[in-house]
Amino acid sequence: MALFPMFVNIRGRYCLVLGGGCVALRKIRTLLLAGGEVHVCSREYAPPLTEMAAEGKVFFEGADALEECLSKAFLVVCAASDQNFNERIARLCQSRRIPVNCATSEKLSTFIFPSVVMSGPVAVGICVDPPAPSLSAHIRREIESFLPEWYGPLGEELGKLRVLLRPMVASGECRRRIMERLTDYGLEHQGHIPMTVFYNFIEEEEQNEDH
Ligand SMILES: C[C@@]1(CC(=O)O)c2cc3[nH]c(cc4nc(cc5[nH]c(cc(n2)[C@H]1CCC(=O)O)[C@@](C)(CC(=O)O)[C@@H]5CCC(=O)O)C(CC(=O)O)=C4CCC(=O)O)c(CCC(=O)O)c3CC(=O)O
Ligand SMILES: NC(=O)C1=CN([C@@H]2O[C@H](COP(=O)(O)OP(=O)(O)OC[C@H]3O[C@@H](n4cnc5c(N)ncnc54)[C@H](O)[C@@H]3O)[C@@H](O)[C@H]2O)C=CC1
Repeated sequence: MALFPMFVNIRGRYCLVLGGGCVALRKIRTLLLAGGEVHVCSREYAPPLTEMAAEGKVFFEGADALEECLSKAFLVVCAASDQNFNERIARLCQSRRIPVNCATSEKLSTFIFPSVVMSGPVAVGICVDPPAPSLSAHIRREIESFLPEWYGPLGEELGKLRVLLRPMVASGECRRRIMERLTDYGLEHQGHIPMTVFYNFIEEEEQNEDH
């Protein structure tokens, strides 16, 4: 059976990653795209990670700080190549109810790390269960190839207009129709929605409502 795709807000939240190799790096990049504050604890670090730490994008932690890191962690990713180490920490997280992803054991993971497409405010997560990561990656590439770049800016624009609209129009049904028209307009015009169009739609839909 498929897993439940929960979308978690990790912005500014303490994400602890164990391991500093290729797998850790890939997962760290995804966590950073979603705004996570990434702390990494490993024996050695791949060169791109050392660069990222020098630029202040991630924070390295010594092994002696592990206990303290765990006490701060919002989520943990165990991605070291030492399977016993990953599993020991994953069990510890489970017992403390810290969400944990273990790259070497699906059974010890409370969440699976999905294949991710992110374009501005749009996030798509793909997961196949039982795991078939190469299929997840293939589906990700397919989605990327048909998702226009301007969906990101369109999503941002619609998100802002939706917040503006809420206090302006009392009827939920009317707001739904306006949002639907704005979405269609944005799709037809590759993302750009002038404010005059926004105000016109409000006026027209409020008039329809009155009749
Ligand atoms: C269960 C899961 C646990 C978790 O990490 O959450 C897991 C587990 C394992 N993966 C393994 C191998 C590979 N994983 C990848 C790639 C990805 N793996 C990812 C997720 C997951 N991998 C979770 C399941 C998600 C799902 O199925 O939907 C992705 C989607 C997300 C990410 O990691 O960023 C990312 C693609 C990102 C993208 O491109 O979009 C590749 C391909 C490559 O590297 O190019 C290979 C080599 C080919 C192969 O084996 O298929 C091994 C064996 C290790 C060994 O043999 O030593 C294990 C361990 C095991 O199965 O026990
Ligand atoms: N879930 C997934 O997406 C995938 C998982 N894997 C598994 O993930 C593991 C890691 O793979 P890679 O990053 O390619 O390996 P790698 O060899 O490039 O990196 C391993 C990292 O773990 C660190 N490490 C090892 N033992 C440690 C310990 N006891 N304490 C702290 N740090 C330790 C090393 O210093 C190194 O930075 C492998 O065991 C592999 O089987 C592999 C492919 C995909």
